[in-house]
Amino acid sequence: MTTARIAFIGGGNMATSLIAGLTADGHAPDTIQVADPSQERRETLQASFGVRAFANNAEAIANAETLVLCVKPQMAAQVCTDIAAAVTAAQPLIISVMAGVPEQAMQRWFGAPLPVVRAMPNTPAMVQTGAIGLHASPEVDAEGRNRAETILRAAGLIRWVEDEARIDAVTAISGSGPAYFFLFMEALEAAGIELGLDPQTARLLTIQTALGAAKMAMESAAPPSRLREQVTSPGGTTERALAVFQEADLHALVARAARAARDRAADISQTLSEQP
Ligand SMILES: NC(=O)C1=CN([C@@H]2O[C@H](COP(=O)(O)OP(=O)(O)OC[C@H]3O[C@@H](n4cnc5c(N)ncnc54)[C@H](OP(=O)(O)O)[C@@H]3O)[C@@H](O)[C@H]2O)C=CC1
Ligand SMILES: O=C(O)[C@@H]1CCC=N1
Repeated sequence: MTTARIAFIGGGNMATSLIAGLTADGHAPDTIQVADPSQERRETLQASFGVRAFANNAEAIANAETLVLCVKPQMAAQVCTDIAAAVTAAQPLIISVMAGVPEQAMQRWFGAPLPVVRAMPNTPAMVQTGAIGLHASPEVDAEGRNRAETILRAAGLIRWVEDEARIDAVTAISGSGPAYFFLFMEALEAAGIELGLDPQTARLLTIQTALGAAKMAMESAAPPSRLREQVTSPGGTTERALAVFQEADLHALVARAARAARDRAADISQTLSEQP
């Protein structure tokens, strides 16, 4: 495992997930530096992972070989402009997890065509079961791609996309995706309670069913449609339930939701591209 020095800017949910994956994967904690304005967060990160935490972004960046940008997209312009001098001095590989922030916008704020990898992880990265889309700017060489892969693979499954715009599609499917599955779990749990199950039983049966279905889908050679058919006995209970979903045109509804998420990511990109 590489011991290259990595700096995280923003020590919130996503940075914590990625740092958890890296340290679990054997990356030396003293080569990880994280900057965050909150003292409480810095202390938590230090205590949980043994990483070095800074209040000052530029201090965390000094000598970094890889810089991981983990602040909210709304903060991107301000943060990148503020750290531009430190970044151009260190010349790191940039990895950005910020939804909707285009590679060219970051290069413009840094004032240099630095190599940028856009990564779109998701919160299951917290349990090293993330699904992560990656795109590299033309400035990223083979070593940079390998380094990005090593860092992100510690958080879960990775897939490269060749067109930067496809990162918005990744955001709509796997970036936001955990929320869709959690929503479905909330609904199924509530339905169980309505049908008379005690709340704890309804929750556990729902979660275990989601886990079992995901594990089967991952491990089976058959597509999810075939696995669904295996559950659906002719004239049985599942058939009745699926007919209700079909009546509501679940496929069209999911497609609409994913398009809405994709369009929101594209809107953020458009706004940031127009920003000085
Ligand atoms: N959450 C998710 O499911 C996913 C998020 N992402 C992306 O990850 C990025 C981070 O999201 P997430 O971790 O959820 O957000 P969080 O709010 O949890 O983390 C952002 C952190 O950055 C800190 N921060 C604010 N300003 C600065 C600054 N000037 N310098 C350094 N740090 C600063 C914040 O501190 P404070 O809270 O005190 O402001 C906070 O601790 C976003 O761009 C998002 O698009 C990508 C995929 C999935
Ligand atoms: O909702 C969001 O904007 C972020 C990006 C993907 C998941 N959460």
